Amino acid sequence: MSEFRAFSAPGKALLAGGYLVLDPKYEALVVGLSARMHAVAYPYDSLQEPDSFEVRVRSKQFNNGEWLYRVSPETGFVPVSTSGSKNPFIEKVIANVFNYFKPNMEDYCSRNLFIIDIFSDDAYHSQEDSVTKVHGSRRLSFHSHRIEEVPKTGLGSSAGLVTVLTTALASFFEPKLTNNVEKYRNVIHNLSQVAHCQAQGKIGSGFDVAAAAYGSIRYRRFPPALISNLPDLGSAVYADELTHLVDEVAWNITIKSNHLPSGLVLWMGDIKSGSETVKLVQKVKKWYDSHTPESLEVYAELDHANSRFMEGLSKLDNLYESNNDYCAEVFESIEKNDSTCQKYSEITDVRDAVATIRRCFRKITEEAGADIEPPVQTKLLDDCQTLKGVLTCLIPGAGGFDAIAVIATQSVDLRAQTAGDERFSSVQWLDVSQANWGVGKEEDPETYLDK
Ligand SMILES: Nc1ncnc2c1ncn2[C@@H]1O[C@H](COP(=O)(O)OP(=O)(O)OP(=O)(O)O)[C@@H](O)[C@H]1O
Ligand SMILES: C[C@@](O)(CCOP(=O)(O)O)CC(=O)O
Repeated sequence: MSEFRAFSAPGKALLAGGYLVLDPKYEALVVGLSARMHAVAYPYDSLQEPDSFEVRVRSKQFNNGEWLYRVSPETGFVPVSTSGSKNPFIEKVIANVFNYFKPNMEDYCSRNLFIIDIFSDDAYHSQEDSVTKVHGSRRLSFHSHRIEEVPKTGLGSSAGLVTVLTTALASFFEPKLTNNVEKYRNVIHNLSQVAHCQAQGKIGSGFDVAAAAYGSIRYRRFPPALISNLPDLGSAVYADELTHLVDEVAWNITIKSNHLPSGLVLWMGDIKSGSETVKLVQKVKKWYDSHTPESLEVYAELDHANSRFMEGLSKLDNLYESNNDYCAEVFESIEKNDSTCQKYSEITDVRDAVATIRRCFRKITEEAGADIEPPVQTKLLDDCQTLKGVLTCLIPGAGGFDAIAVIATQSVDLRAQTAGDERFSSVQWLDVSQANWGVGKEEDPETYLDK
């Protein structure tokens, strides 16, 4: 592939299944977000030295946002940084894409320099200390700090980066990929899961990479051993083992396309406070292991409530598609968010399920000492629940202090409704909503190019 091409991958919000999704027994609901990570691949260029490849990844929105890596067949495509700065996510993508495609130098001797630009939409990061500039024909935020120093909003920038960079890098080796990402989606997903786990140094559930690859889905994880059993990068058998895992092994993963009800919108509130997902996961696991069989019962109750939540959303989606008089009554009731809501099981079923989920998470918060739904978030969610147009609200993902998710009717404007209301002073509503499609080609790559 020799012309400019661009791809993007969505962010994520885990709405049901936090913690349980680490166990393949349980299904989760993760929604793709309109905030996307973008990658622009330039035509091949040539290095002076013909015995290796150089991959230059530039993230111009951030200070020192450029990473140069050299790889060669002789060294098992182990990336060597030639720019001084390292980015583990970029490094592992390079390592795995090259080990999967195993290019030989003769085929690429005059086209062994690959240049890729990365862009991230505003919602992924705090906009403090940034300026908005027109780049190409896009308005982007440019930060005065390094990417690692810019506060993030937890929308899955690393999963989106890994997935979209895997796609862009693979497009240098597979010419047909650019115009048919769908055909290579599973390969992109599998390579991205491997790279993301290796870069993070841990094997999470992978829901975030699955959402970046496939969009809004119901998700059940793959067995961690698939990735932990891979040999060390650089070993003589790594490339073959990786290719076997990506192309031939059954991952036993569940990825079912899903979406929020058409008549409803997802609002993400950023609370400008951090959460330590790794520490939360450790505390919950310790609690789970030390409180059996009660903890198993709590998980069973959570799983049942998660299923009722997902089913309730599907029922509302079907109702909205019916577009009949009863549908209008139900959605008007959500708009009013008054006592009439009690009349409609389509509303009460969802709210009861979320109430159970929240109650179970508060129980774990208390018993495990893990701030999944700490009291300050309980108060905020209870206040959100009273707002006009709100169907339900919850703490996404691992929970903590940094975010809330609200599902509301299309016409509601939570910014206007909460402006000046002290109860919501800690909330910054992100300019993001649900977007159901996964990684894909962008139709207008020239819009990313600074003239
Ligand atoms: N635009 C970018 N350019 C280069 N690297 C990026 C970019 N965005 C994210 N990254 C990499 O991803 C890292 C952040 O990933 P991390 O897993 O900590 O948070 P996240 O994926 O944004 O959110 P969360 O995992 O909490 O949902 C950054 O430190 C950087 O290494
Ligand atoms: C706690 C966990 O189940 C979800 C974490 O979600 P988030 O990173 O807070 O969006 C961890 C995982 O699934 O890898």
